[in-house]
Amino acid sequence: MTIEGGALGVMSYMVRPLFDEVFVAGDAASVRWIAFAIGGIFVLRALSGFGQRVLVMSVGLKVTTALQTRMLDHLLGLDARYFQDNAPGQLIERVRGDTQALQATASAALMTLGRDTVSILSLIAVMLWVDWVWAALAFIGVPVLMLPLAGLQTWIRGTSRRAREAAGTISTRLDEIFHGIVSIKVNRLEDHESQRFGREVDGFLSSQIRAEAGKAALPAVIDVVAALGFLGVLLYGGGEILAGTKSVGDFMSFFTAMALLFDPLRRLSSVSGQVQGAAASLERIYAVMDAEPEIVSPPAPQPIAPGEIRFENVAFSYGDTPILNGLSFTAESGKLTALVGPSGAGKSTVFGLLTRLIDKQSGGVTIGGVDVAQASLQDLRALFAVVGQDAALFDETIAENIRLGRLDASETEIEAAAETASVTEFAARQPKGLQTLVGPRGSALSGGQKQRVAIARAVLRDAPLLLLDEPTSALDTRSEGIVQAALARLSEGRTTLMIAHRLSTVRDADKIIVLEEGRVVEEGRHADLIARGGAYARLAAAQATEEG
Ligand SMILES: Nc1ncnc2c1ncn2[C@@H]1O[C@H](COP(=O)(O)OP(=O)(O)OP(=O)(O)O)[C@@H](O)[C@H]1O
Repeated sequence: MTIEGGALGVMSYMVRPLFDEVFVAGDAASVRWIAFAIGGIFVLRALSGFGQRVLVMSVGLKVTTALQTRMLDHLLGLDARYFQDNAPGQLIERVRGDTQALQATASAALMTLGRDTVSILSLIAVMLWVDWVWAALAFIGVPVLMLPLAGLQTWIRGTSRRAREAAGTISTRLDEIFHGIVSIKVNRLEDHESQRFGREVDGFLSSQIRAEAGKAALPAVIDVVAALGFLGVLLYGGGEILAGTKSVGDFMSFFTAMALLFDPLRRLSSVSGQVQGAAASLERIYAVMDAEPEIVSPPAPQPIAPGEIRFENVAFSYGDTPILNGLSFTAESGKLTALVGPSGAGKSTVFGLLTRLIDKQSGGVTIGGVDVAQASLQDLRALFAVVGQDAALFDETIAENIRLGRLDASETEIEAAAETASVTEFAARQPKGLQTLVGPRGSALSGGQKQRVAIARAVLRDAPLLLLDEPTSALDTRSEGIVQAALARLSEGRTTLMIAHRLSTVRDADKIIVLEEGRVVEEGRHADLIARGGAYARLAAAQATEEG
């Protein structure tokens, strides 16, 4: 950096002997050493510049990727709620876009700051050494343009912040479009989505162009400073040379230093613009890193063991909207308990409270007599295997997806789980068997196949408490039969809580709990509830009409 920056100072310094001793005095012998010296300085500058760039870029890249990993680690520890409040695209843009913006600026700043500061100092030294009055004249425009420079910095930070937010909106939209591609096609929404995307891109464009214009204005301001400086020096210094008080060499040396000076100054000003843009990104990164989870393990966790699940007078609301209103029920150990009720009654909320994805406002949620809030999150969640409506498959092989149930499982255990969950039945028809790729989000598998992989995962997990959230709701009769049989094998002997829409799936449950508006309105076995002729019987009758 010092070599690179200092080279310009040395170069402009050498202009003076070149003119005064060589060209004006006619000393031909000096031409060669000056020519080689100048050439040598540039080669040295090239080598040191290359080394510096590689070093700065690789350090920048390492820091950025380390920051991305830290951000993800931090995000993984945040509450599930955080991911509902912050769209995936916004978060992706913060983890990737903002860290990259930061890196680009940090690298540019590191390279420019060191090198150009040394250049500027050495060049100013030459200018002062030649004539301090000329030097003062060269900077005549600086005070006038301080205010516009400061204003521009604020403008760049504001527009950059808006551009980053708009970039997040674009990423979110893309994420939604690609995940929702089937319904977009079926509903012929291609044009609608394309136009909506176009409008969002326009929003991004206008903010980004403003930010870039602000950044471009900074070096332009420096050019105005340069213009005023050159004007002053030429008018004043030119007169002195004509009068013979200064030599042509003095003037050329000063003029070279001044001409060279404004280039690094322009670069520094443009880096300061980029720094403002990066400051907007830094604020967004800090916003993620400053977010703290509310749902955490207690300071002195109690051991928790599988047992009876009990809700006692539990109240829960999302903001001001009450969801559960004094919910009380018991799911006995080793038995199958079904939760039924109309959509929005709060059935999934029960699962969220049990696994502490959300926390109750009042009442008690206990497992084997221990409040879930008293156990460590690790211990608590280790008790459960969950099979939900969404099988949550990853773009890996079937076997790898099953392995997510227990990462240290052997191939034999994976194969056994696949057998129990009837995965082998369809995997065997594929040339690669369990090594078949499932596609993004399991898109290469049917609904029933995805569910069976999710069940195999739960089998492998072998957790004592089983939470099933309508795993058969989207399946046809044949698939439903296979999945039901797999579920029956899975839930045997385990405390199972199952949410069901289709009452046909819960006929054999040991207990059925009917929820309405966040309260238990009825509970019992299927036959008893039908005989009672209450809420359950009405639900069953309504379904019979729908299906019939
Ligand atoms: N993240 C959330 N923010 C705000 N409200 C929510 C959120 N999640 C769920 N709700 C609301 O909570 C209520 C209960 O939802 P829940 O998912 O527990 O119902 P459910 O009985 O499982 O319904 P379904 O049978 O349709 O799945 C619903 O009215 C829903 O709108």
